[in-house]
Amino acid sequence: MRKKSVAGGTEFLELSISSLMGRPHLSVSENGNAVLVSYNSWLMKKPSALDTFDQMMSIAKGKRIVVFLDYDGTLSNIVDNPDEAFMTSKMRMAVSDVARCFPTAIISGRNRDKVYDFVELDDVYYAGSHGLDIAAPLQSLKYGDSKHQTIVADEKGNEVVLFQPAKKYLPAIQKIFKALNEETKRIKGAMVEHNKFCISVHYRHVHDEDFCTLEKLVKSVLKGYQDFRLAKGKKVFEIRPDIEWDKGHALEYLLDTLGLGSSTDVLPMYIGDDRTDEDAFKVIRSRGQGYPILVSSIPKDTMALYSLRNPAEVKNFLLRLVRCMPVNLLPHLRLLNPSLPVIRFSTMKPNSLVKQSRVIPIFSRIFPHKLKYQSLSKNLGFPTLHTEQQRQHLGVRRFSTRSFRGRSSSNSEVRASKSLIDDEAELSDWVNELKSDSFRTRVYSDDDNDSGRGRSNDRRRGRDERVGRDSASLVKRRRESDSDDSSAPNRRRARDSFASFSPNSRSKARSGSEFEGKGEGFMSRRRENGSRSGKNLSMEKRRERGSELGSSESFSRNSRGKARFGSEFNGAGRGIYVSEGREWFTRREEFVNGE
Ligand SMILES: O=P(O)(O)OC[C@H]1O[C@H](O[C@H]2O[C@H](CO)[C@@H](O)[C@H](O)[C@H]2O)[C@H](O)[C@@H](O)[C@@H]1O
Repeated sequence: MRKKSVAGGTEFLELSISSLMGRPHLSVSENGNAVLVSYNSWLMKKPSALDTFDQMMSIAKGKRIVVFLDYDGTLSNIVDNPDEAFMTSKMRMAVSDVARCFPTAIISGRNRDKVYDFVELDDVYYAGSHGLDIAAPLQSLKYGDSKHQTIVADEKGNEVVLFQPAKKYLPAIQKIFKALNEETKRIKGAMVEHNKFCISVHYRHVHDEDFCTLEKLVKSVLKGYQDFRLAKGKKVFEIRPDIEWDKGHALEYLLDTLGLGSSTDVLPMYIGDDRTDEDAFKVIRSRGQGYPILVSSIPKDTMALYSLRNPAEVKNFLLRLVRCMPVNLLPHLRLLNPSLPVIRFSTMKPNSLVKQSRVIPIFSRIFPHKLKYQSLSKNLGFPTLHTEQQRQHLGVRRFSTRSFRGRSSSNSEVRASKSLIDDEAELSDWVNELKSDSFRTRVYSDDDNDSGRGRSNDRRRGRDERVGRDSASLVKRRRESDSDDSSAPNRRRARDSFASFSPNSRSKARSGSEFEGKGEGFMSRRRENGSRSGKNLSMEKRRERGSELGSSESFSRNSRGKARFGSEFNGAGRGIYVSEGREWFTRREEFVNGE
């Protein structure tokens, strides 16, 4: 184990021996010495945002909170199939509530459309491709370079400003995507995901012995594209244009479009789990005000100042945040008092019609969400919801936010997929960051010197050995199993309950026209198929089939999802999820049953 040199300085890497609460973790410090740290002692440095919530909020009083959220690993658990990283309905409700109280943005490495498909909330700002593709209601003057900002109309005809600073790289991105698809074909388990302004090469399912070959292939493709950079996320290589723009810049841009860029009373909060989120943490720290919160179940080196263990804790944190708001701003209370204003954003989901590009003065339009700029309740003199402690102290009766929820709890309950960033997986990630020096070439983030491999071999190999190797026959079997409709009544029930309360369950068939070029992989291919009927199941339907149901349903949803995924993706020659086979399935079932 040795010191790891990374862009921007020396990194302090930590290796988890056990991430169980209170158990020690082996950490490697800058001087190369191994030290044992426990999660508890790490929490002293990066306190839980739940434990310190009251202090955080007392500092936030009088400040205008703006909430920024990462998607994968923050709002949804890390799962095997990137196409199935659904967020739970409870999480959706929490984000929705937060978004009605504070300006809220989701900044993801994914293609922006895809994030919207997962989240399905209209009153949230979306930034995809690690911030290289931002949709906001207003243009920024500070970043007012009109060649990067375009006004488009969303599906409801509202104007949306797209900020896309890497547009000129799109033709090269297409070429890289094609080359990566071609070159990595022979690596079993490799999957290339098109995220519009960046590309992800997933290796979660690649055999350890193939990893170095994959890495070399990726690097060799990139040799021809010196103006692109390579970074690493959770079992994924991330390739994007080498421009000075990241999630931190996206955060600043969004604050600016909100007219809050240089306000001194703004308190940005950013919750994220991955390395690219560190850029946003840094920005918040450099602003000297705000809450950078890392989602991690093991000790990690981070610029964040606070921590949450997993998406479940993120949800609890968001719910507590909502409870701090003045009662009359809480959305469900509109059910009691319909005269209260409905705070609604435009969809932020532009259609393909680019109207024109021009500068809009920031305050020339009505701010639909101006209520959100109110600071925390104490200064406003609104009645507030109290913390448990306050309630006891004041003898206030508990206010249940649940009773007013539109969504019923039982049938619509979403079971989160089992997180793959469990202790074991995280452990192996960090172990391998210590192990490898190979990941160096033009890797810009804090990952540049690790290949992140050699992870829990036994775990994956065991799984892979259990699965069949013949993808084609598995595709066939899976297709056959698609027609197994034993769970139809449950699915219908879930669909009905979902449809009845979801204001945003839009059954539109998106054009995918924002993808320049053609055939960019599984997401765009799915869209090209247009209608969401037949075998091309929509996110919505798959959610209905799986996540909204109980565990066994959720389980069969996964398998079908994989089958479909595999067959769609087979066009690109891989279909990694196909090779996962029923055995994994069974293992999950056992797990679910044993839960
Ligand atoms: O910025 P984020 O929203 O966190 O996106 C980062 C990457 O997330 C996705 O990959 C990760 O999540 C997958 C689903 O849980 C998981 O299978 C994969 O191993 C993770 O790396 C997404 O697929 C990538 O394109 C994003 O770059």
